[in-house]
Amino acid sequence: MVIEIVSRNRLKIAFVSAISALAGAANIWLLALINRNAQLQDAQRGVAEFAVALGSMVLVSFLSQILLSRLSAATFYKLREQLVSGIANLSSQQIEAVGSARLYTALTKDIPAVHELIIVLPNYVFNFTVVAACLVYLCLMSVQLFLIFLGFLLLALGVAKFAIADRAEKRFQLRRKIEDDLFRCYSALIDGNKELKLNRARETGFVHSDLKAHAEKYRDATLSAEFFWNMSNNWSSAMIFIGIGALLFLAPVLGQGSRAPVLNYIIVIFYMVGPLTILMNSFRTVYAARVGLQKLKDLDLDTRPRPLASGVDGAEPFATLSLRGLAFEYGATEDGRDGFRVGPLDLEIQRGEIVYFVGGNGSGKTTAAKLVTGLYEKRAGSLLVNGREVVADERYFQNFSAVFQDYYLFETLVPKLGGLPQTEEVDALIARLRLSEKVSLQDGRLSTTKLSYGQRKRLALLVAYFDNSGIYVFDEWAADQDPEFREFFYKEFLFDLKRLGKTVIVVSHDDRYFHLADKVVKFESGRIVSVVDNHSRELGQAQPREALRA
Ligand SMILES: Nc1ncnc2c1ncn2[C@@H]1O[C@H](COP(=O)(O)OP(=O)(O)OP(=O)(O)O)[C@@H](O)[C@H]1O
Repeated sequence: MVIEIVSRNRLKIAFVSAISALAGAANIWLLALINRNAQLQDAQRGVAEFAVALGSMVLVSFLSQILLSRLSAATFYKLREQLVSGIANLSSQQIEAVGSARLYTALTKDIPAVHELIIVLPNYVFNFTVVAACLVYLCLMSVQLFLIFLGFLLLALGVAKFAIADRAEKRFQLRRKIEDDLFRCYSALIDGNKELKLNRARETGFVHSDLKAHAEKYRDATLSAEFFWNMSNNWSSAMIFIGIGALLFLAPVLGQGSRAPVLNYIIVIFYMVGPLTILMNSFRTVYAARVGLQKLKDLDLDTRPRPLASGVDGAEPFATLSLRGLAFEYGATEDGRDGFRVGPLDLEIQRGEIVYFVGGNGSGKTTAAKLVTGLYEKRAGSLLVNGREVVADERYFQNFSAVFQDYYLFETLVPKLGGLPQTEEVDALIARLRLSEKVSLQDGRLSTTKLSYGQRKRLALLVAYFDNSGIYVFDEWAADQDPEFREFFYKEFLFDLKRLGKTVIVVSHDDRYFHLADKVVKFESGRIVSVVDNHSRELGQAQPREALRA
């Protein structure tokens, strides 16, 4: 992703770098003029040239800064856009496997780290040009002194880089790993605040063990990284000053009797120390970017933009959905046990049917529902719509709307088919859900979502309803509703959808309503153990309805 962005902008980066190099060259021109004029008796002769050099330097520096800020803002925008696109391309199970903490840190840490490098690049070129030009200038002034100084400089940089700074980089890498754990703790601190507040012992344990342990590791890694980093900087500065000292004391021995040229020489070195320090400090940015890049690479995101296709605009309307040996398996657990398996599942669902997925806790109902929607990628078998196999097709998702147990409540109504619903139509459903005093539709947006848990779930039902999809999935929607709303859900709402020709899959434990389903599919240990057709047609290993209530 980053390589691609850098490669696409290589001409711009090269141009900005060239301008930065020009700015660096203008700096040296100015320095050379100062040095030359300092030795002239009639310094006024150089005023015009000095003014031109100064003007050029200010102009070119300003231009390079403007171009740089434009380039940096544009690349940051693009990087974030690509990461967002990559995250959007992840399947639900991939997002669950990676974890939200890791994705948030990619957005808030890794992308800015890589971006920082892009900002620094032209600055790097500028300072590199200044340092290189200073070295050439020093060489022209005195080859002997230059070789002495170069020896010290190479020794300083070599040891700083390979013996010290590389150790700092390892600590920075470790620190970045700890950041992921720390972020998980922050999420627990915020999302689990109620549980923590209500259990002092848990809070104490969490804050003092988990959070503190990671915070301490982070602190130690930072201290250790900074130690090596500072050591590297101080070593380099010390070596440069030792080099200057050596020049001062060795110059007379080498026949450089007069002090003035040596002092001019040292002025140039002093001038070079600033850009050199910036150059060395930018290694830190390079390290951080390298760690960020590796982390982004580990995510292995597909950042290609997804085609914005709609499945409901297809020529053929949805008539049947068939599951043929459909199977799924969660990844192995952390302690090495095999993940839970669902399937192979065989099932036929007709348009307009109300199908219940029932079974004990952990029997695989939700997993099966996610598999049917395509949110979980199948490991084996096939899904057929109207007898034709569904390939990994973005359009397939568009057949579904769902309220899962971990739903997210969006405030907007976005129908997949047809225009926005009439306000009266929305108001009527809001009234049926007994939410009229709480919420209304304003400019296509719900006025609030700050409601009770049960009320929010009723609103989620409303948002899904106006998606106007072909197939609806409700995962234990009624579990925490008042009896009045359970009755409404099972006896009215589902039948309203059915009348509209919608197909509904309901994950349910409410056995009082099982008889209202067209089909009751029972799960045990990830497999379908019975399919009861309530229109007295029994399919597969069907069992009497009473047995389902057991
Ligand atoms: N994100 C996950 N990662 C790994 N394993 C999971 C995950 N979610 C569920 N499982 C495993 O899959 C099994 C089935 O879970 P699922 O949520 O499908 O059950 P369910 O029948 O819907 O249960 P419930 O009635 O309690 O909601 C669980 O027993 C669990 O071991």
